Amino acid sequence: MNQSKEQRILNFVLQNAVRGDPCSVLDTIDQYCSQKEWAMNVGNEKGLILDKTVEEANPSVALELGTYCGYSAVRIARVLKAGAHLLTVEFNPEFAAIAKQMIEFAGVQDKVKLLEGPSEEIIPQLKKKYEVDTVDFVFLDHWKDRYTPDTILLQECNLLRKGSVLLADNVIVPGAPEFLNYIRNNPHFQCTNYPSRLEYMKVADAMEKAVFLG
Ligand SMILES: Nc1ncnc2c1ncn2[C@@H]1O[C@H](/C=C/CNC(=O)c2cc([N+](=O)[O-])cc(O)c2O)[C@@H](O)[C@H]1O
Ligand SMILES: [Mg+2]
Repeated sequence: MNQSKEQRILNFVLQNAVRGDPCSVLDTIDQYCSQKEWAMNVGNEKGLILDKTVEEANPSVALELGTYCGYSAVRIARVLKAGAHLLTVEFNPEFAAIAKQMIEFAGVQDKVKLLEGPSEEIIPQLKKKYEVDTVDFVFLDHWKDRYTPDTILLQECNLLRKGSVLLADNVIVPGAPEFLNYIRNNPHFQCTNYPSRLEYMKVADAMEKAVFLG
């Protein structure tokens, strides 16, 4: 059976990036996806917004919804302080397997826990099964129609605390209009929009930051 695009991306990293060097892994994925095959990694331009938002939030516990190939998991893990960790959720077993290898090759496996399964099932398990109290930072980058239900679920499960930071990718392309409407009209969140461009394209996109006010 011929390889998947995600397998080709991983192979290109294994053959061209420097093992244990997260920046080299990110640059190699960006090189492949801008020159050979487009893929839905957050990319280097929106990646800088992600970096700054994570650094500002300075989380002890970070959560990512939608691991895909692990690009943003590596990106987030490489800027986490000592002792901090990222929980990343992915329900496609093939993508989870790719991401696991990507995270290990980058050398950030000690900071990342990959949880395989649907976010709607995993989020309610975070407190009891994964010993999470609250999450300090959440990166939403999974199916766009899941952003709102999962944000509501995080609140229902008491996983947000005053100051928890949500960052949502793709609020222009593919778009998350119903999430923007929900979060911008919700008095419990303080929102900021960060215009950027779609990964590897000259198309406008944006990220939305929402700080939980308690
Ligand atoms: N409920 C759930 N629980 C766990 N994992 C889940 C999940 N829903 C989706 N996923 C996973 O999250 C990723 C989906 C991303 C959708 N992004 C996108 O569709 C996307 C599209 C474009 N685009 O078309 O230009 C650009 C982008 O940056 C994008 O993120 C996939 O790896 C998928 O398996
Ligand atoms: Mg995205």
